[in-house]
Amino acid sequence: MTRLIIGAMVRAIGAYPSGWRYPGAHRDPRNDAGVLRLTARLAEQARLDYLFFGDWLATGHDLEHRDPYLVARIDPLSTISHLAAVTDRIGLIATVDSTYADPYPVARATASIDLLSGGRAGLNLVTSADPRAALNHGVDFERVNPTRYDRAVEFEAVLRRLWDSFDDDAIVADAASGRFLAPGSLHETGFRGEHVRSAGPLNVLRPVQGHLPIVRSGGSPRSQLIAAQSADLALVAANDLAHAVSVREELRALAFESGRDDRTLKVIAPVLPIVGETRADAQQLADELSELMQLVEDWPDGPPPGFPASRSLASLSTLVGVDLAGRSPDLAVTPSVAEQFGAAGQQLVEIVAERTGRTPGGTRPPTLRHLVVAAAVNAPIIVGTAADIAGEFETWGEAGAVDGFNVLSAVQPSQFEAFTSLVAPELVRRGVLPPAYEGETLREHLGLERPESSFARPSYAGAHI
Ligand SMILES: Cc1cc2nc3c(=O)[nH]c(=O)nc-3n(C[C@H](O)[C@H](O)[C@H](O)COP(=O)(O)O)c2cc1C
Repeated sequence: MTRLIIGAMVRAIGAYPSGWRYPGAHRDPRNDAGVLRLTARLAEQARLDYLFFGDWLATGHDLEHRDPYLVARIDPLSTISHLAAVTDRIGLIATVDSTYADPYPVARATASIDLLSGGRAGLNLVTSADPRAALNHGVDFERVNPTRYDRAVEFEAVLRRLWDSFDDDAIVADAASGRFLAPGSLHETGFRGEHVRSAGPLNVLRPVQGHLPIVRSGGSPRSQLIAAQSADLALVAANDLAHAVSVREELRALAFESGRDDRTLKVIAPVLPIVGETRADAQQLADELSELMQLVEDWPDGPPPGFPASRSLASLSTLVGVDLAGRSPDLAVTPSVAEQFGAAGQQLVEIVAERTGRTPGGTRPPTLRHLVVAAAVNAPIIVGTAADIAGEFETWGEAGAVDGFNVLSAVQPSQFEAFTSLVAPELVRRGVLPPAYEGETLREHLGLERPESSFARPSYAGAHI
């Protein structure tokens, strides 16, 4: 029995590119608020540790087919402050891009949401590299992009310093003496970095959690080092179990080398379960979602601008080593067709069989479309029953591949309902999730200690007197 951290990575219109087209799916972002509230209620009833909201500081027609959930969405800090008011126990993590944000208002908003939610807020700090985000913020991409990691490090340091502005016991509010604030309990920030500066102090009390848990994501050596040095959660995209084991080992070794207790760095992998009451039901859904994916060939006059080139028979041809130009995407892949494929093609056939139950020699053979989709949808998909999915989670936990998962939902809200009503109880039954919340704060859900204020350290003791 391995206790895992289980959060939900929420994409209001679903995380599978064609999920919004599925019958009954939520597909109109004008109604996102209701879906977000429903998701939060379901997650809390299922005792998930947190809800996680990613972000992207730009939009455009190119996202319509690639990442439709990014086209129009509610800002993450606004989302979590709203959800804080309609939930009681679950953690709420919002993404902020440190390349374009100012640390003072971010420290202020996040400390405020932590206080409003009773210590349930968390912060995912990212450094995106989309030139449109720079244009949206009126800054020169060529100037900010090379230093985005250096700024990210300073940004986190100044946030922590601003959150420590007030001592935990700063407010005495002693009506008898007329003393509101304890003497020496408010500290200048005085942060002068190369990229960010703030005099401080922050005009919001120290967060309930001391410092909000900080999440970092990314795969490059620099972003991994930043995560290892000071993040609480590292969100890593792992290709398979063996890869996840090595990434987690590497991150923990880097954390240890940087002088911290490496057990305080929790490594979390995103996962997209496709859940059914039976395995056949789950495979049927995976199959239907593949069929709802459009390919370049489905647009007789050419695909719309920005349509992903990877969703094409040309791309599949390169991968499988057979020229498929001019074929119909719905051509059945028979054993004689599959035999011509190289190793990558054979692997795709196996992935499709596992996800959809379709086999080249079977009564329902896969089509070229199924293979294109399996190659082009770059998500860690597991298809099956609650027992299949919980079993896979346990296997990863026991192998030391992860400390937990960020669960994506292919179709909203039905697949999130399926996860919370079928998989979460199975995780509880296996002891992977506790049956009820044990702690109050997000830190407690994650098994993390509350940090002392940097001003409470012995080197600062003199400053209080
Ligand atoms: C699982 C995962 C989720 C991510 N979510 C976001 C996000 O919501 N917004 C964003 O700007 N970047 C996101 N990123 C990108 C990273 O935060 C990071 O800024 C970027 O990958 C730079 O890291 P790199 O050095 O690995 O390229 C995500 C990365 C991963 C692996």
